[in-house]
Amino acid sequence: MKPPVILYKTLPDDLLTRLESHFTVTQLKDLSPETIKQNAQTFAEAEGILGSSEKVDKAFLEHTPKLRAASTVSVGYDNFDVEALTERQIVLMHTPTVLTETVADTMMTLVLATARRALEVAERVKIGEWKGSIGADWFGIDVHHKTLGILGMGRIGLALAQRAHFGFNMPILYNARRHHQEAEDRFNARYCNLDTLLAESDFVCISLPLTDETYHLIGAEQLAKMKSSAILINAGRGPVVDEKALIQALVDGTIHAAGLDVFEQEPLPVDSPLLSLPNVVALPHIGSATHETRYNMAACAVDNLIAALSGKVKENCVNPQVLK
Ligand SMILES: NC(=O)c1ccc[n+]([C@@H]2O[C@H](COP(=O)([O-])OP(=O)(O)OC[C@H]3O[C@@H](n4cnc5c(N)ncnc54)[C@H](O)[C@@H]3O)[C@@H](O)[C@H]2O)c1
Ligand SMILES: O=C(O)[C@H](O)CO
Repeated sequence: MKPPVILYKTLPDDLLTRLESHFTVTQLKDLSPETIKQNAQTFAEAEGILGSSEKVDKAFLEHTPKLRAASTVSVGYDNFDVEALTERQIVLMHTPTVLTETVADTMMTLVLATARRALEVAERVKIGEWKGSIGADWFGIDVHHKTLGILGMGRIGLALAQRAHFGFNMPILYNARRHHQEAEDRFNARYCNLDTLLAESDFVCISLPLTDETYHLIGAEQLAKMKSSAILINAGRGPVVDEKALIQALVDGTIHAAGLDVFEQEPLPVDSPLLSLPNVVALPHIGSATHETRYNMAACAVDNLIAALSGKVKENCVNPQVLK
């Protein structure tokens, strides 16, 4: 008999077929308490789950006594209680690498869009305000040769450094828990402490995961250390930045602008003050959202679940200690 698994995300047909060739698949819309209540037996029998953007915590695990593997269609896994999964010997799989370049492209999009005010002035054109030669009140600021600071020099941080160094001749600063030799050798990146990075960067770019350590890493105190001409880019996770403090800093002119792909609450509430600030570019968490990359992430997640439930994991495991 094929192991029963729960799929809580829509997959392209060919990938669903691949999943079904290995498992008995039950497709559900989410992992909410209501869905669990309506499908208690399915959760009680499930040996695997595959999907994204749902909380998998201790309370959830109580409903899945036979669970052996969880496969998330994302690289970030902050919505999983990794400790609880590990305690239960449940393998957690994620999708790094396949999305790295696309997310770095998104970050560069935010750098360019905020600095050149692309969305704001395009909107002015659309509403008929372009009636003659534009004046300084439509100007942006340069990106090339400016200093780009990276918080989170991992896979995505490195791909961003590559773009900034080769594409835009930008000096790169980074703060990390240790020196990153490849970033220093290939992109001339300079390691510095957080305060120096904040003080010297024209763009402070966040590609950090959300952890206890990174929660609200950037608050009022840190924003005050940035140049008033600097721009904050966040494509890591919303709660890495204290959003209230950021709004205040943008209103007060403590910093120049912000380009955000992630927020403390997603979807961003329509009444968020961020949406009425002209110096904010807010994207709906589209870091990896291209047809190609989302397909590759889904394919990776399917392969990950197959590997995890057949004891053949070679890569992409968040808690490899359970494999021993
Ligand atoms: N916006 C999006 O759609 C999107 C897409 C993909 C990933 N992400 C986010 O980006 C994150 C990074 O992805 P990645 O593939 O580059 O992961 P990664 O693990 O390769 O890189 C993360 C880096 O952050 C560093 N780090 C962690 N905690 C730190 C701390 N306290 N201080 C300094 N450095 C610290 C790690 O050492 C690592 O180098 C993901 O965890 C996810 O939250 C967002
Ligand atoms: O972590 C990731 O892969 C992205 O944020 C998509 O959720």
